Amino acid sequence: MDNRKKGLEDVIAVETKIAYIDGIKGILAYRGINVADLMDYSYEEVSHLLLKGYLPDESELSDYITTLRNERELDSGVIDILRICNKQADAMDVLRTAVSYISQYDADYNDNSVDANTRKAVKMIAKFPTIVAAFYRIINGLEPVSPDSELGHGANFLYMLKGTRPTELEAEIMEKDLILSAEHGLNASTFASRITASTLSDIHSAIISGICTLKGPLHGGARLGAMNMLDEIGSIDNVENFVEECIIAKKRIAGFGHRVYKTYDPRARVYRNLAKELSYEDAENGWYEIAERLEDVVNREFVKKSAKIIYPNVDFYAAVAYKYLSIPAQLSTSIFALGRVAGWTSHCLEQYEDNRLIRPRAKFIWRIYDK
Ligand SMILES: CC(=O)SCCNC(=O)CCNC(=O)[C@H](O)C(C)(C)COP(=O)(O)OP(=O)(O)OC[C@H]1O[C@@H](n2cnc3c(N)ncnc32)[C@H](O)[C@@H]1OP(=O)(O)O
Ligand SMILES: O=C([O-])CC(=O)C(=O)O
Repeated sequence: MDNRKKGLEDVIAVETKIAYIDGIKGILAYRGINVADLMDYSYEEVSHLLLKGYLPDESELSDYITTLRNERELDSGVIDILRICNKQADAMDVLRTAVSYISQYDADYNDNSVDANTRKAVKMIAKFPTIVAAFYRIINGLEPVSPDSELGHGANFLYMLKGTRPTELEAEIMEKDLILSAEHGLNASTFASRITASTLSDIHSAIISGICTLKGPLHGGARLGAMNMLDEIGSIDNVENFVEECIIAKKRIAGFGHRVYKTYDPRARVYRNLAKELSYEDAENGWYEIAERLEDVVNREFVKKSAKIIYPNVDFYAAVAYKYLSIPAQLSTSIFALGRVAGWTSHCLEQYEDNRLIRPRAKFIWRIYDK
């Protein structure tokens, strides 16, 4: 019997307690809490929720924050590695390299116990922003900025990137961006991480699998694609032509469409409001207006073409928000990874907890050698 589903669409491969997604109703919940209701929490609280299964109380949060903030700093070996990376490289490739280096010097190297894996997870959550920010400073001929332990996760990232403290609105948007990016069930990169973990390989290797998979343009790489697309469109007057050309050339529109959501991605709704808020502060740059028009035209044209709406996904309005925050496109997908590392590591811990090797079958369709 051929029960193959191309792209494993709708196949249930694992059980999880981490995220609930209803693609028809447009619901996403982390550990039972609707993602929209998590917007007033910090990324530190949300990463604790994902990793440990519950929101921390005051004293647990204080301990967790202390651990995370103490782990932000990079040792000089990592900075040396960042200095020899290709300055033109996408930050995802640099992140992958840095994690590989860090893994070899981890105090728990070769220890695959739950405690050691939890410690490694927290260290990766803490260090990812420092890696991306330091790489950005280095390629711009600047010295890396040390983390500021007084600042929250998102604000500290912007501070290390730009060397000045962000405004309250910028800090709030970055924090929410990291929360919205943190987790999404068995998406391709999380699946890749879980497959690696299921071989009982180490958690750093599993996270590198996740980074490599998130980078693709059909997944988190669409954030880069959407930023480049906004630049290419450039003005509201070019939107109609752009969409028409995409349809003629059968080119995918970055940041639109989703395997699971048959309605508006609930995260895109939040991002859209955030981007709108940013646009009030910066009336000169019309990114929000371009984005809104693009959404309308894509809706109209795809309904005409295939009687189906193609909705924006998490990457589209994230890219618009990044334009307002002057985030360089080269960093855009890696910033997604700064958020998603909490989801990846939580899934790895869940996989190790009740592991069975993930090993599906392929149907052989060529010919059998029979001597
Ligand atoms: C964080 C994330 O990973 S969110 C997703 C990020 N990726 C993107 O934004 C890239 C653009 N989007 C896409 O390529 C797709 O929507 C995917 C890969 C995300 C999901 O795709 P799937 O569920 O596999 O749908 P599939 O690729 O089968 O497409 C179904 C139909 O919709 C069309 N379609 C889907 N998305 C788009 C899009 N963004 N632009 C144009 N057409 C699209 C396809 O061309 C196809 O049309 P056809 O049936 O006439 O050939
Ligand atoms: O779930 C997916 O396929 C992609 C996605 O939205 C994510 O990883 O955030």
